[in-house]
Order: sequence, then C-alpha cells, then structure tokens
Amino acid sequence: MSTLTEAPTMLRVEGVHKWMGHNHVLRGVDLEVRQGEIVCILGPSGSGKSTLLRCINHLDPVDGGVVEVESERIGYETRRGTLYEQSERDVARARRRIGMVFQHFNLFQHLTALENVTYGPVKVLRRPRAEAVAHGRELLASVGLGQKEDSYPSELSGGQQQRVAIARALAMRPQLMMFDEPTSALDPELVGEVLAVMKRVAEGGMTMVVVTHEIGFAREVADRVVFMDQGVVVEEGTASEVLDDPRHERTASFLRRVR
Ligand SMILES: Nc1ncnc2c1ncn2[C@@H]1O[C@H](COP(=O)(O)OP(=O)(O)OP(=O)(O)O)[C@@H](O)[C@H]1O
Repeated sequence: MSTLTEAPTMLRVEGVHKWMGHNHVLRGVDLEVRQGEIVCILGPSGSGKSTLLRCINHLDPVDGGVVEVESERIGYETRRGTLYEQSERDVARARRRIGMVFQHFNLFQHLTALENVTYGPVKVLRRPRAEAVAHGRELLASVGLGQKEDSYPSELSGGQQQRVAIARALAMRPQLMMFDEPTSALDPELVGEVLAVMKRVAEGGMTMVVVTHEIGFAREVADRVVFMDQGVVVEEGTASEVLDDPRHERTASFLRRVR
C-alpha cells in the first residue's frame, strides 16, 4: 500500500454529475485511482456504478465535473461556468487507454476467439496482423484458452467467452482495465475461472477498477474498496476497513443483504 500511495495518479474523477432523463444518477462522484491500484466498487443496484464506468470511458458524456485518465482530460469542466470538451479524436485516444469488460461479454459473434482478440489491434491500432496474431495467441494462452482460438463465441461457455473478452481488452495494451460486473451473467460454477484470470491480471501490475458483488474477490484482491449509493461515494478504505468495519449504516446494511 505504501508504494501505491506514492504512485502517480492513473484516474481522477472529480465532482462528476450525470443525468439520465429526469434521473440525477451521479451526484458529484470523486474517485482517484493510482497506477497499479486495484479498486473494487460495491453498491446496491441502481446506485450508479455502471454509469460511472461509462462516464469514465466516455461512452456517456458527463454533465459536470472532470474525468482524467493519466492526466489527459476526457470529461467536461463546468466549474467557473466554462464548458469544456475535447475533440472526438482526443476522446478516442484517451479511451483507448482503457480496457473495458462488460457483464455480457459483447464479443463479435461472427469472429473466432482469436479474431475477436486481434480485431482491435489490427483495425483500430493498425498493428501488423502477424504481430497482433502472435500477441493474441499469447493472451488467449494466458487466459487458459490456447486451444480455443478457432472457436466462435457460440461454441464457448460463458466463462470462456468472458475470458476471451478479457484477452480482447488486454490486446489493446490498456493502461487501465475496468470490469462491470464481469461475473454476474455467469453460472455459479464458471465464476471462479473468470475471477482467477482477473486476479492474475491484477498480479501482473495492471491498474483495475472492478464493479462487482463478489465480496471474496474484493477482500482478496482489492487495494481499496469503494462503496457507492444513490450516486455518490459513501465510503472507501481498505477491504477490511469497509467490509469488516463499515463506518456508514448504508454500507453495513448492503453488506448484510449481499451476505
Ligand atoms: N437510459 C436511462 N434513462 C433513465 N434512467 C436510467 C437510464 N439508464 C440508467 N438509468 C438509471 O440510472 C440509475 C443508475 O443505473 P446504473 O446502471 O448506473 O446502476 P448500477 O449501480 O450499475 O446498478 P446495477 O448494479 O443494477 O447494474 C438507475 O436508477 C437506473 O434506473
């Protein structure tokens, strides 16, 4: 932990607001993630966790506040009355630094596992195909799917598809990986294999933000646990601080429910 507190800031979220229709979903969220840090975000359904990740990745624009990834600003600045937005090109460049893994895998169904993994490097980053294929094979092997490179998503289990999705995100060589409830669409017996891969990615030094209901994973892997409710960060701390001795009644009652 001591080295992490001195590590440079990878992600800074400051005073972020987001409206979805008439819903004030994010109400001034602050979050700082340092290089190499693993942050798990917990919170009840509807508290704004997915919306926060979408805002960080600029899949949804924020309505106020600042999002910076590696000091590159991809949010809006509404303080002091100035509204600020970067060009689409700058946003795309900043977004490329983030690997995103979704609940429902979102693989291309008409592409094999290896083609899913090489698609971004070849089509978006314009890397030579041979280099992308070699790296893609390495990544598929690292998630335990070396033998499945020619399989289509429909031929893979949910756990295998999610592992392909993780390899696909890593293939873009991101600086930050974000996971949005990556195991909640899986049959219980497949959850462990995906969490094991995520743990290995964390051990490799990746900076990670993980929205999850997997308390055991948070306890084992997270450097910091953040509890969100009703569009704000209610409390944060080490896993044992937040999970064993929550300061806030809202955190305590959520933990009683999920346990
Ligand atoms: N397109 C939309 N229009 C209006 N409200 C929306 C829209 N999308 C999401 N919301 C609302 O925003 C709030 C936050 O949703 P979000 O999905 O971010 O929560 P969450 O904490 O990730 O929940 P879950 O754990 O169920 O995924 C919810 O109240 C949801 O109903």
